[in-house]
Amino acid sequence: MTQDPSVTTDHPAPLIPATSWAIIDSTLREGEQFARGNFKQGDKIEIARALDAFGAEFIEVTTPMVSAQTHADIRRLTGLGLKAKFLTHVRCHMDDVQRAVDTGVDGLDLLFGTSSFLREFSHGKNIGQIIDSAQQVISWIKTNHPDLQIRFSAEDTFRSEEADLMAVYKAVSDLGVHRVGLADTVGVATPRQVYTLVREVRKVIHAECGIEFHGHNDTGCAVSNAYEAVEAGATHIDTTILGIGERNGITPLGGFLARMFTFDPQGLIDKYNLDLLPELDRMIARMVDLPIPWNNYLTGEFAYNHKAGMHLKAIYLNPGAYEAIPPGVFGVGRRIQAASKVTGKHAIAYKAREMGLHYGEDALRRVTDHIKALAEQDELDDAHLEQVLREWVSA
Ligand SMILES: CC(=O)SCCNC(=O)CCNC(=O)[C@H](O)C(C)(C)COP(=O)(O)OP(=O)(O)OC[C@H]1O[C@@H](n2cnc3c(N)ncnc32)[C@H](O)[C@@H]1OP(=O)(O)O
Ligand SMILES: O=C(O)CCC(=O)C(=O)O
Ligand SMILES: [Mg+2]
Repeated sequence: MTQDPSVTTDHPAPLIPATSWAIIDSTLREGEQFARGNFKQGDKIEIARALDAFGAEFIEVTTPMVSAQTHADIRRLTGLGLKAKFLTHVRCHMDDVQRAVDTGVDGLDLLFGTSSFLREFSHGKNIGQIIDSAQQVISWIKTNHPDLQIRFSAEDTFRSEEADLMAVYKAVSDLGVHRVGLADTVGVATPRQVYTLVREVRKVIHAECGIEFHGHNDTGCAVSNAYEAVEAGATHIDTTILGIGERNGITPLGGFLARMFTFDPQGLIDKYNLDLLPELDRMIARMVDLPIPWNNYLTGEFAYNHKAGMHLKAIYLNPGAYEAIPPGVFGVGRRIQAASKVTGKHAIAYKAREMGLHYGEDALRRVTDHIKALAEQDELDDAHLEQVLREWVSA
């Protein structure tokens, strides 16, 4: 297939323009909380450069409170002169913030748990005390480091009381934060809940205040929840490469981009170097010493494998018949698996034509049935298929 008629950037006005949201990639923060995320300074530099080359707008890094080494690593990263903006993820506490402001980052991502779980078992503060801490910390940053972006997130948002959330978000918005964060910390939110809550939050914060969404994947909704957040007006989405993070992780960069591509292909092509995605996924798979999942969005080994006869007939005419997203845009190829028991005569005829072989209608039916029968008995690979097609002609 030399031409790919499914590749078209000739779309009407996008339903959700790619200019309405930005990525905060947290591979260097949430990703460090993954079971096998233990990045050394060299790894961090490689990840940051790769994300920057890809076009990620923001890179979130771990708090400098972790260790002197982490503090030094952040300083090294912010000194690289990358285009992406660095954010560090810190508790809403003066010690953390004072340590963070000399790391060279562009902004601080503050958080405070607002659910009863976290108020009781994590930090022991009530909502009034959380707002008081936020006031102290945010006012100090704004007075002493007015150039820093400030985000305030209510950790475990979706198990928090709505009235508490609205009080906190309104208070921090009035204090002048640049973004508020909604975090589905245990991956329990449904897409509808995310949509509804983002809309509600929008009503209590200032118009210029952004909304960030961070979604865990415990119940398999991380991508759909991120999408619903954007649809409801969220401006920033947290991702990690391959979705690595605490437990089974968060919204994967590739999965989120796949979702958003369908609404504004050209917008994504303009914003990101999409064909670098396979390199990003391979890099993290190497660093965490795990394979890229076979069914991974876009870059999994079989993400673009086509097998059934009915699919293959249409795929040969127009790959868009069975592909939502043209693989070439993301730097991956498709695989046509014509040698199987679920193949059909169109696939076999196409394969034969590629080899310069032609069959009449009867012969095509018979060779197709022969191939299906062979495949019923054993796996057939392409080499075997080609051998059968040649033998059949000369037989
Ligand atoms: C859902 C998330 O992913 S949230 C982000 C999680 N990220 C991290 O934990 C970053 C890595 N963490 C670390 O290196 C360490 O936990 C540190 C340096 C932050 C703190 O270490 P320690 O002082 O040893 O405390 P430890 O981790 O055991 O306990 C957490 C402390 O943070 C406090 N805390 C929790 N959330 C907050 C908050 N939002 N703001 C302020 N303090 C908080 C807890 O009350 C507890 O302090 P306490 O012992 O005075 O009660
Ligand atoms: O700061 C945030 O918004 C998210 C923190 C986090 O990782 C989580 O709640 O899962
Ligand atoms: Mg998280």
